[in-house]
Amino acid sequence: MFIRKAIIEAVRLLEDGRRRANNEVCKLNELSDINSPKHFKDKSKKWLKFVTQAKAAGRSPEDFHKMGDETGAIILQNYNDILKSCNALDYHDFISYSVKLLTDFPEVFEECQESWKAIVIDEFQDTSAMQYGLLRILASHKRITIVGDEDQSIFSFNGADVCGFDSFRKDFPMYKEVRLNKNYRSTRCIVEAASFLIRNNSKRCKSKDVLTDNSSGSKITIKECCNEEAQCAFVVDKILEITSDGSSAKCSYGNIAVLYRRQVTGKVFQSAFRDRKIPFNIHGVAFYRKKVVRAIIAMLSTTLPGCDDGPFRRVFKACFHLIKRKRRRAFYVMKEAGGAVEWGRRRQGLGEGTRKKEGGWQGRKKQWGEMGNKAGGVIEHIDKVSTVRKCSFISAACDIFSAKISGTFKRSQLTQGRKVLLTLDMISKLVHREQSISAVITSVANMIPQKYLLEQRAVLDVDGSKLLNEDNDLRSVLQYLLDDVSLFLTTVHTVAERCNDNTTEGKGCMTTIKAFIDYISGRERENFRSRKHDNEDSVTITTIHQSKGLEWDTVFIVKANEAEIPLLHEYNGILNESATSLEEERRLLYVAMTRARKKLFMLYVIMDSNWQVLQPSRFLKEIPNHLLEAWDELISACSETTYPQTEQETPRVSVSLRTGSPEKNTMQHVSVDNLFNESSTELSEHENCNSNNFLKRFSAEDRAVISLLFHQWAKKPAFHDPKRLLNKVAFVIDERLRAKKSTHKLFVTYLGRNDSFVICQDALRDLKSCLTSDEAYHFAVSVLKWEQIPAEKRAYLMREKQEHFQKLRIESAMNSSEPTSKQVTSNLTPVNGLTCSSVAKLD
Ligand SMILES: Nc1ncnc2c1ncn2[C@@H]1O[C@H](COP(=O)(O)OP(=O)(O)OP(=O)(O)O)[C@@H](O)[C@H]1O
Repeated sequence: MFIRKAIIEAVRLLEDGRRRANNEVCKLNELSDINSPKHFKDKSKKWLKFVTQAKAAGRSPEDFHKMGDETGAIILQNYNDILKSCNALDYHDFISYSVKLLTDFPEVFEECQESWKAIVIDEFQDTSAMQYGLLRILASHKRITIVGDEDQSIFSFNGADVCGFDSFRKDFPMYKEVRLNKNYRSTRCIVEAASFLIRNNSKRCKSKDVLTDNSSGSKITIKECCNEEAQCAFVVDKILEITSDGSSAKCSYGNIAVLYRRQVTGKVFQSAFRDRKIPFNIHGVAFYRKKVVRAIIAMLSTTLPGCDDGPFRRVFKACFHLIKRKRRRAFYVMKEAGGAVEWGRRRQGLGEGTRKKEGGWQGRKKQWGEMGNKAGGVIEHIDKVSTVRKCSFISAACDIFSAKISGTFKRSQLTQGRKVLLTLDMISKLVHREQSISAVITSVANMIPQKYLLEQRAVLDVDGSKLLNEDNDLRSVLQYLLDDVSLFLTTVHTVAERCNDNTTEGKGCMTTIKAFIDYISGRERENFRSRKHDNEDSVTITTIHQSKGLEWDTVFIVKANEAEIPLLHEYNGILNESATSLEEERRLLYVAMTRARKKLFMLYVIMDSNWQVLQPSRFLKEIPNHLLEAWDELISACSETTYPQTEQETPRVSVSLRTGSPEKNTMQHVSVDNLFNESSTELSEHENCNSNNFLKRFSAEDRAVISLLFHQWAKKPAFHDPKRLLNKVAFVIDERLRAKKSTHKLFVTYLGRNDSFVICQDALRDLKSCLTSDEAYHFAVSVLKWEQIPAEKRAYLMREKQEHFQKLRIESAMNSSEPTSKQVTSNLTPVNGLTCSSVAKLD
C-alpha cells in the first residue's frame, strides 16, 4: 500500500516539476482533474511495474539516465527519495541492504557462512537479479544446488530474470548439471503438445526435450465457444459428465481445475458452479475473518472479564483506520483546493520560494504521515508505553489519552483516542444493561466507523471456499451475523442457560456474549480445519500464475484468446508485443498445459461479454493437429449444425435514417449496423470499450451510417489493414465535404445492394476529426474482425446478440414500471422517422 502511495507521489512530483518547467498555468476546471487522486492512480500503475522491475534488477536512477530514459530516472529518484524521507525500505531494499551488510561487514558475512553451510534453491527461474546477487555472496563456499525450469519463468513482472541460469553457469564454473528430462506427470499427448508450443521460444536451452514413459492418453480438446456463457456451460456440463458415476474415466471434483489468465474470467465460473452445485475452492477471506466482523467481535470481547490486549488493540486499529481514510479524503480535497489556491497565487505573482516553503513533498509527507501512519503509529506508541510501565494496553491508552497535552500526539489525535475510549465505555455499559445480544450487536455495529461495510453482501465472490459453496446468499454482513446469533440462541445456547445468565449476572448479556464468541471461535477453528479437507474434493478455479507447481487430472484452460493469452496490453493500453513479453506469455500457457495429468481442454470464445469479436490465441496454432481432438471435425460441426442459416432464423432489422431535414425523411436499409448501434447503446450501461466509445460520439442515427461506411470498405481486401481502412473513410469524407452541401448522401454498397444515406456536414466533419484517435483505430479493428468471420457464423452471432438484447429489454421492462430511455426512444421512433421491420437473410 505504502509503495503504491509512494509511486503515486513520485508521478505527481514528476508532473508537477514538468508543469513548472514549462511555466504552464492550468485552467481552474482542469486543476481538479490534474490533481485528482484518480489521475495519479491510473498513471502510477505502469510506473509501479517499472519501479518493481528496476529495483529487482538493481538499477539506479543513474542507469536510466545513462540509457537516455530521463522520465524513468526521475520517477525512480523521486520514489527512492520518498522512501528515504519516510525512513522506509521496500522489499527490494531488504535484499540490496543485505548485500551491502554482507559486503561491508565481514563478521556478518562469516556468521552467515557458518550458519548456512549448504544452500538449496527451488524454483530458481523466479529469482531476480538482485536476489541472485545476494545468493552469490551467501554461496561463496560453493555449496549450492539450484532447481528450476527456465520454461516456467512466469514472474518477470515481479523482477524474475530468466537469465539467472546463465549467470549461475558463469559464476560457478565447476557446476554439475543434471537434466530431469523425464515427465512423470502428464500423458504423452500433453507433454508433446506443451513441448511443441515452448519450442517456439528462442530464449531457451534448445537441447531440452521432455520425454515421458506415460501412455499417450486422450488428445487435447480445443473448443470454440460462441461467448463466455457458452464456454462456462461447456465446462460445467463436462465437469458434471466426468464426475458422474456413469463416466468411463470418472474423476473427482478435486482432480479438476479451471485455469485462466485474468482473475475476471473466473467470476462467471464461480456463479455457474454455485448454481449447478459444483463444489469449488478459491483463495479468499472467510466471513469471520472480515475486518469489519472482527472489529465487532473485538468490541464485544473488550467487555468480557480477563480480556487481553488483542481485542483492545484491534478496536483502536479499526477506529483510527477511519480517521486515516477520512483524513486522506480530506487531504485530497484540500490538495485540490490547494491546487486552485496555487493557481490563484501564480496569477498574483507569488514566488516559487514561497510555494516551496509551504508545500513540496516534505510538507505533503508531513500531512500524509500524520494521516496515513496514525493507526500503526498510535498503536505502536501505546504498546511502547504499556511495555515500559508494565501495564495493559488499555491502561496505557487511558493514561495517554486522558492527558490534556502530549509530547507525542497532537490535540486532534488525543481527541480521537478519547472518543475510542468513550466508545469502549459505552459498549461495556450497554452489555451490562441490555439483555438481548442481538440488540447489543446492532448497537455496536452502529458504532463501527466503516458502517457501510456492514450493508455489503456477506458472501462475496472473494470469500472463502466454504461460504462460496453455499447457495447464493443475499444477506448483508450484519444480517448474517444476527442470523448466526439466532442460530446460536436456538440451537446451542439453551433457554435454561440464558435464564441462568440473567440470574447469576443479575442483568445484561455478558455471559451470552462470551458463549457466543466461544461458539464462533470454535466453529471457525473447525471450519478452517475442515476447509482443507473439503477443498480436496472441490474443483479449483484459479489463475495460471497461481497454478504453478500444482497438478490435476483434468484441466480446462479457458478464454485462450488473443488479448488474453498473450495478454500484451500495458496498463496504459499500449500494445507491448515485444518478443520478450510474447515468450513469457507462451511460457505461461506452457505452465498451464503442464498442470494436466490426463486430460486437457483448451477453450476460446468468439465474442467477449462486450460483444467484441475475439480471435483464438495465436499459441493454439503452434500445437500440431495430430495432438488435437477432432479439430477439423469440431470446426465443421460447429458451422454445419450450430449456425442457423435460414431466413427465419436470422432476422434482420431495417432502419430508416433521418436526413438533414426532418421533412425529407427517406427510408433506407441498414443491416448489421443497427445492431452495432444497439450494442453500443446497451453497452454504455455495462462496460466501456474503445470501439463502442468511438460510435458513442455520434447521434444514434449517424452511428448507423458511420458503422455501415466502415463495414462497406472493410469488406474489400485492399482495406484489410485498420489504418488503410481509416484512410479510405477519411478520403470518402473529404470527397463528400468538397460538395459543400449542408447534408450529404453517402453511397454505400452493402450486402450486394447499393443504398444511399443522408448524413449532415457537421457529422461528417466530426467523424473526420476523430479518425486519428485510438478509439477510431480500435473500431476499425473490430469492424475488420467482424467482417473476417464466415458469413453463416456472423448470422448466428447476430441472432445470439439480438436475443441477448431482447432479453435485456424484456428484463428491464419487467423490473421497472417506468419506461427506460430506450423504451422511450423506441416509442418515439415513428415520430423521428425510424421504423423497424424484419427483412431477409444477412448475406
Ligand atoms: N521418479 C518419479 N517416479 C514417479 N513419479 C514421479 C517421480 N518424480 C516425480 N513424480 C511425479 O511427477 C509429478 C511432478 O513432480 P514434481 O511436482 O516434483 O515436478 P516439478 O518439476 O516440481 O513440476 P512443476 O515444476 O512442473 O510443477 C508428481 O505427481 C510426482 O509425484
